[in-house]
Amino acid sequence: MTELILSLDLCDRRQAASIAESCAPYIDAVKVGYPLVLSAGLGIVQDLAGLGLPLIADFKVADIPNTNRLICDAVFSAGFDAVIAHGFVGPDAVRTCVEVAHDRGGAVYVVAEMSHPGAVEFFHGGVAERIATLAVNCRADGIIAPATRPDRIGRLREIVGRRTIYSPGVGTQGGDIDTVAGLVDGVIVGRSIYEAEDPAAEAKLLSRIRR
Ligand SMILES: O=C1C[C@H](C(=O)O)N([C@@H]2O[C@H](COP(=O)(O)O)[C@@H](O)[C@H]2O)C(=O)N1
Repeated sequence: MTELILSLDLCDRRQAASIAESCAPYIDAVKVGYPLVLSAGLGIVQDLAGLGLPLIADFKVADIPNTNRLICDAVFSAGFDAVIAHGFVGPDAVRTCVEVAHDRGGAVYVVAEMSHPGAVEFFHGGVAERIATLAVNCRADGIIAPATRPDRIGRLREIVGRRTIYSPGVGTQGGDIDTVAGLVDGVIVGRSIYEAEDPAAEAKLLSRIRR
């Protein structure tokens, strides 16, 4: 089964909570990033807690080990279930995120390759493979890989094996959900759902990947 993860990149607390609630029957998790948290505050986590869905903190954690520790402590204290961190910061910094997460019963997903056009310049030539390898060596729970480049998902799957691959970039960014769904453990969808005329109907339609 491939998970459908709603990326709640809205800046209005009530609207975000309302859309998440309407989509809840059709999704497996909610990803919350800086746009919503900086606009609505961490209280949004309590608003969403009632949905009974895992909450992923997309804070792209990318600092020195001590600061990563402080961030991840705050993430899990706020009630999140998982955190997304960057891998280019090196093994000590990533390992710190993993240690905190696993101590708190949470998960860490490491960004191995990003989905936007400019990512090619940095993540290709072996960089994404090195980051995916680092994620495995640091005992991260999985990686983030681009739905806009299914071939790259295949290459990164060779490295991470059965660990989780969550993939953003379908719909608005050009990735095709049906092409990607069979390659990954979860597809992250934002604008295609929350900007739809009827977000719940769109989430229901896309939930076909969960079968
Ligand atoms: O490479 C990455 C990393 C990052 C992530 O998921 O970590 N995301 C996030 O996934 C969501 C896609 O949104 P939409 O395009 O469906 O509206 C947004 O929250 C992005 O910040 C990517 O889009 N690509």
